[in-house]
Amino acid sequence: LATVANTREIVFPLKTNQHKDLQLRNVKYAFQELVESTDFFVQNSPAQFYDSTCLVPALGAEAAFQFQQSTPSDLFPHWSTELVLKVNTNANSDFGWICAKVFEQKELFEDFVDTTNLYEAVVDHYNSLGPHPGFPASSAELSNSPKLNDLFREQDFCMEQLRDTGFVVLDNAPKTSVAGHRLLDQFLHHKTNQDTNVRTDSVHFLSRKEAQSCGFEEHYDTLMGIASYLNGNLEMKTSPHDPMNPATQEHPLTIPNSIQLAEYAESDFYKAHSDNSLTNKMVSDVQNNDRVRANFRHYTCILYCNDDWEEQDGGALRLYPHTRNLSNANDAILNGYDFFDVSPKNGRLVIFDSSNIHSVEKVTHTTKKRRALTLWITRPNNSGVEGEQYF
Ligand SMILES: O=C(O)CCC(=O)C(=O)O
Ligand SMILES: [Fe+2]
Repeated sequence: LATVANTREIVFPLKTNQHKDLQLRNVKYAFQELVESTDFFVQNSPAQFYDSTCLVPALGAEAAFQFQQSTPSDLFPHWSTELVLKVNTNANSDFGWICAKVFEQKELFEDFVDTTNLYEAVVDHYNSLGPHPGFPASSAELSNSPKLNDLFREQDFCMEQLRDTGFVVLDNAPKTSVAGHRLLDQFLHHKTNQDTNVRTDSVHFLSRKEAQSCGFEEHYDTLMGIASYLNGNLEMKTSPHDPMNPATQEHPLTIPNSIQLAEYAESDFYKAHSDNSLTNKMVSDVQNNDRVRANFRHYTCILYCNDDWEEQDGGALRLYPHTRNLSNANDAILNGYDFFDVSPKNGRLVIFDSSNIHSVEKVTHTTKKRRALTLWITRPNNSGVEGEQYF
């Protein structure tokens, strides 16, 4: 990796005093798996023994894992004791996004390196994003779109639903056009890299520029504006839906810089899962044996884009309310938890607590494509709920 002015790095101290060759091999395998787990990273040369390099096409960046000589210590008197992630980018925020992506796969590395520095970089990154500023009423971006106030026009009902049950379904979000979908086709070439027993859809992370080029800016902005709307409207201190702490000034909701576009064709599905599951790690210093959650996701917002979608076409979102504390998503099915199905109709927007279990039922129609835009609203500080921590 050529070192330029914009190289940023994260140092991972090694955890064990293993033989250097073994450490290198571990890192090489972990790096390989990291790159293969997502289209975000693309390997640009065969991994070298001492240096694993990849490209980040979405950000025009380059990232490398290298071993680096550090100050000799008693434990490691002779050779390097640090693994370093080096990133060449033009923007600080891009560095943060790359760290966040590596962090999603931290279990590949954490047996042999300490990931604390990475964690801190990811927290700083999310905390620096801030919520979407919202749209001024006269904004050109909104000239053609329902304002968020219109979307949430039954405001009391919506906010109550979200607090009490952890989800709300709105049917007056912007609809998409056939011409727009034809333009979106160009982005849908890649199946997800996840196990095909888990999900089989095609996805692309859409930037605002790409959305705009297909006439989807109104849909994009509507999703992006929800965080600011919720920040302004969920400020009550207590809620009957206890674990879903409302947004507060100390713990505002923030948003990522892209939206997931997903397509499910005939027979595609996504089996029951949570977007922010419980990990096996116990929360420290609490009495109630609570566990740590996997990531920062707080609300999942999905805008469905499908004209003439009928219930018999399959592809329903199956949502299990009150399942945020289940460790195993299959338990929602095996133990007969209540669920309801949401048909993915054009202009329908669903917001739900990201911790709740849900699935996409198999698409049964032979030619229709089920498309959706998904935004995960995040809360980078700990959630503010006692006994629940992120990471
Ligand atoms: O498209 C949907 O209805 C849900 C998709 C989903 O669960 C996900 O992408 O995590
Ligand atoms: Fe999901």
